[in-house]
Amino acid sequence: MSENPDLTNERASGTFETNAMAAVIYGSEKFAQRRREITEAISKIPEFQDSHPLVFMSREEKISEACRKLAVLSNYWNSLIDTSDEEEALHLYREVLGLEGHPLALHETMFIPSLIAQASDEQQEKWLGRAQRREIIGCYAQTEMGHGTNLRALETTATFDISTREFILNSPTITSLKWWPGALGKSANWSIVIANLIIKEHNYGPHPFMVQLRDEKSHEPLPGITVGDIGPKMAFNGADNGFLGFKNYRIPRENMLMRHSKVTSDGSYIKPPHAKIGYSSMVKVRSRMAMDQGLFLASALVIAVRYSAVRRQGYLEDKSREVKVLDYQTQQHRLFPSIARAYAFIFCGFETIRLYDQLLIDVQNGNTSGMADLHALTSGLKSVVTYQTGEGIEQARMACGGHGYSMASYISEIYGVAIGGCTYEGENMVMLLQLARYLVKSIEMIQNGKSRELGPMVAYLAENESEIDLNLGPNEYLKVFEYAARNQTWRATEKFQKLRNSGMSNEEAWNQASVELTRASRLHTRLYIMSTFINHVGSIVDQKVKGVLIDLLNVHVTYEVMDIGIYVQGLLSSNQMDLIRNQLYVSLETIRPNAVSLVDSFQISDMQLRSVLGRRDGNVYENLFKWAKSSPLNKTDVLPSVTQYLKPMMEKSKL
Ligand SMILES: CCCCCCCCCCCCCCCCCCCCCCC/C=C/C(=O)SCCNC(=O)CCNC(=O)[C@H](O)C(C)(C)COP(=O)(O)OP(=O)(O)OC[C@H]1O[C@@H](n2cnc3c(N)ncnc32)[C@H](O)[C@@H]1OP(=O)(O)O
Ligand SMILES: Cc1cc2nc3c(=O)[nH]c(=O)nc-3n(C[C@H](O)[C@H](O)[C@H](O)COP(=O)(O)OP(=O)(O)OC[C@H]3O[C@@H](n4cnc5c(N)ncnc54)[C@H](O)[C@@H]3O)c2cc1C
Repeated sequence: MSENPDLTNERASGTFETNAMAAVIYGSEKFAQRRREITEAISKIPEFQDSHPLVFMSREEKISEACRKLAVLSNYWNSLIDTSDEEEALHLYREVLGLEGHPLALHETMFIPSLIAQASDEQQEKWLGRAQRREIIGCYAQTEMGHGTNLRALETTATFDISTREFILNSPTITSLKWWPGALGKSANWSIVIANLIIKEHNYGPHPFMVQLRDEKSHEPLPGITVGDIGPKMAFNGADNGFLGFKNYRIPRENMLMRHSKVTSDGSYIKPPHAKIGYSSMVKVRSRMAMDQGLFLASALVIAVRYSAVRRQGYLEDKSREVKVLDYQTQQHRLFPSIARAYAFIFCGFETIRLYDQLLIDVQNGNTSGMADLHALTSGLKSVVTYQTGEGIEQARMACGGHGYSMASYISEIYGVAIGGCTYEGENMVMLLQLARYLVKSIEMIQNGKSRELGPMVAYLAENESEIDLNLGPNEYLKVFEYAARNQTWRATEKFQKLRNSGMSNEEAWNQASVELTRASRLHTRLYIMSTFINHVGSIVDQKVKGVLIDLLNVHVTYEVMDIGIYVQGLLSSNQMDLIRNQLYVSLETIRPNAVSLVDSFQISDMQLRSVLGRRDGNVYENLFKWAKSSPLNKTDVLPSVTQYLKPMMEKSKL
């Protein structure tokens, strides 16, 4: 079937090459090209297709389908991608397995990275190759039923037995059961387990241990281990998140990951070079999240924008033909600022991934000085990006009207998986408060006359902007954001300090200032996102692409400033706010002809999108009917439930 002419026209009105834009989105022409090649190669392998739509499958079927594809994938892995390239591997996973999770998701995202960051050279020699060849499947078991956020209160113990030189693992209470780790329930046979290290009755706090959970031949749990699946979740049901308990389970001393902290055979403890070095796997995932969430948001927008260009409803001036709903200003206001955010998140994602890779090298060379900065940055970024991604996806769903609510749109599934990110890798409020600690410390440095020692990301806190040029360009908007973030950070810090000085304990003062502190963290992070977007656009060479991205940036800066209006009342007059509002409406109109091309440029395949509404060819209605007919409920005209219950009920009512 040929392409829907409404989409053909949209594509013809685009002012730039989508391949050139993809090269900007994905960091290089080479990688953008590799993505297309991988997608093309996969489309020719029939075993990679879903055996039937995932949304009609039970959990067992989804997990089995994922495992089937992983097995097929293992035959093609080396021929499809450069296996040393994490981005290529991730693209392959996204294409083939989609976003509902699978039994290797944690193996790749946390188990292997933990071995790389935390295992000594000898330990890597022993386990890393096996993990990379997938001879073993691993997961990351940290969270317990009773504690996820407060790692210091974890209850699982690893007690060193000097006589045998082993650690004895125990789960002393119900609440100490590991709870949530992905792939733990049924798939993994090994795990990195975070447990309190106890030597001679002294508790050294949480440390990582390499623990075999299941027999490598029979896959049966080993004696001393209780393990299983925690049941269905809001989404992510292709993954078997699990529970795990230990009863006097012994592992050799050599199974504590010892790149940084060590326990010698006589039971001596050697401290790591930085107290939080064991948290690096979390920082690794957080540093990926802006990218991954940006792609979730992008997926929902591809669906909503394409559908809005083929969906006709109501009239504007021309009463002879209904308009595309994408022509309504409200629809544009709903969708275009999110397109800008998706671009901005992906640009930030590349930046934080690069920073993590650099930090890993630095730490391996004994330099831990960058840890606090990256922890603060990624804590704030994961919180803001996951929240705004959730908001954007939900708006995209509503922008698709009734069909958006159908699983045929697939947007609810994207939403369910994406908003999990508000919780995993540190609950958002908690992580905003981690960033707030860093911001408060920065203010205290300024108060103590040490402004010059501030890092580049917080130097603006020491500046003093009180007027803004009316002729607003992106850099002036940045100044507006700096003003808002600076003001809020000072106000929140002063509130905290005042409470503390009034005699309140540090903790209580912090708690009573915490809403204001989280607001400061959000503004600081949104400033970082905007500044990264501006810098990125500034570096683009292709003038057509750059032109469109400047238009998109204008949507971004005007929308974001309007969104924080309450924080800039002292800086901007109501006339200036009106001016910005009008600039936003003009920017929406300017970007309109490029809307479809901007989402096409994400180059997310139909196979990955799994959306009837978001099909690249725009042939929505005939496929929606086909999709509905494939519902298992339509296999028969008369359901057994009708025969068994409704018919007798109706018959009885007739009497
Ligand atoms: C061949 C190549 C293959 C590779 C390819 C890869 C393929 C991948 C395939 C995947 C497919 C992708 C498809 C996508 C589809 C699916 C997407 C979904 C994926 C789902 C995965 C979910 C995984 C989830 C995992 C988890 O959730 S794991 C558990 C996470 N848990 C947490 O995050 C807990 C949060 N809590 C904490 O981090 C801490 O407790 C705390 C930081 C809140 C507090 O810690 P603590 O009490 O110890 O400290 P204090 O608050 O007192 O602070 C003291 C000071 O320490 C500083 N600090 C804290 N942390 C750090 C740190 N990390 N670094 C540096 N400094 C740190 C504080 O700042 C304090 O400093 P100060 O005293 O100066 O103020
Ligand atoms: C899809 C998914 C996958 C996951 N995968 C894994 C995995 O592979 N491995 C693993 O180990 N874990 C995993 N987890 C667990 C996850 O990391 C934790 O659920 C998460 O860190 C939040 O911790 P919690 O559940 O203890 O929340 P809680 O801390 O109980 O949060 C409840 C509420 O308390 C608030 N709160 C808590 N502490 C504070 C504080 N100090 N100040 C202010 N407010 C506070 C929070 O903001 C929140 O509103 C996963 C979770 C999900 C949803």
